[in-house]
Amino acid sequence: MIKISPSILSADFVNLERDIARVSSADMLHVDVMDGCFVPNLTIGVPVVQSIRKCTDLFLDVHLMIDKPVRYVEAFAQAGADLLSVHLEADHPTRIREALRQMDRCGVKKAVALRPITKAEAVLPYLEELDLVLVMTVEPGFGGQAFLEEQLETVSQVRALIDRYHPACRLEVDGGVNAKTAPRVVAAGADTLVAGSAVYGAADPAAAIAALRGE
Ligand SMILES: O=C(CO)[C@@H](O)[C@H](O)COP(=O)(O)O
Ligand SMILES: [Fe+2]
Repeated sequence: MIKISPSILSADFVNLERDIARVSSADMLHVDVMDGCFVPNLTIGVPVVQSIRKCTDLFLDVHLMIDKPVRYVEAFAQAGADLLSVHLEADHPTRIREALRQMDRCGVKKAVALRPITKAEAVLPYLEELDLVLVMTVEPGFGGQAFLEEQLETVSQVRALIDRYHPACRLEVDGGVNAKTAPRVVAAGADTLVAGSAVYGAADPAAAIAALRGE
């Protein structure tokens, strides 16, 4: 079953509660956390996640685009995140492992994320303990960018690794997903789609979510 995770990066932050309510038919809510170092943009921090937690029951899918994410795992977990994604490029492998251990201790679901430059095989040392792998199909940092076609190959490769080593793991694709690209992303093996501009740029976000699910 395809799950849709609307990215609130494309929401109106002045009316965040209203815009979160507009996507209540989604399966989860994607929260893009950026630190101005790992990516050239600053967005949401721990207090905002805390506030979001109070105004929705949606599963909070928190995408950490920050250097050395192990420093903030506990804080985001306590703020109410249900799943945390840490980028494999954001720290040394030993500290990525430590971040995953912290997620275990905090009781949140575990994911690793791949920038477009990172090869699919990079997930292998972690795959068997993951709940989700996130493949970026744009350079992380901003919403509304064009889908990187060449990333379809990485999506297929990660799908093959998941099928072989850990079929229960979900495969999320993030960046430039819309009604045109979604069917190709799903054909390549994704089962979870992040969409910011395609959902919040639509006149009817609920209809956009249904279209992305292929309904
Ligand atoms: O993580 C990111 C960007 O770094 C994404 O989650 C974007 O927010 C997705 O936006 P669209 O490409 O769907 O507009
Ligand atoms: Fe994201």
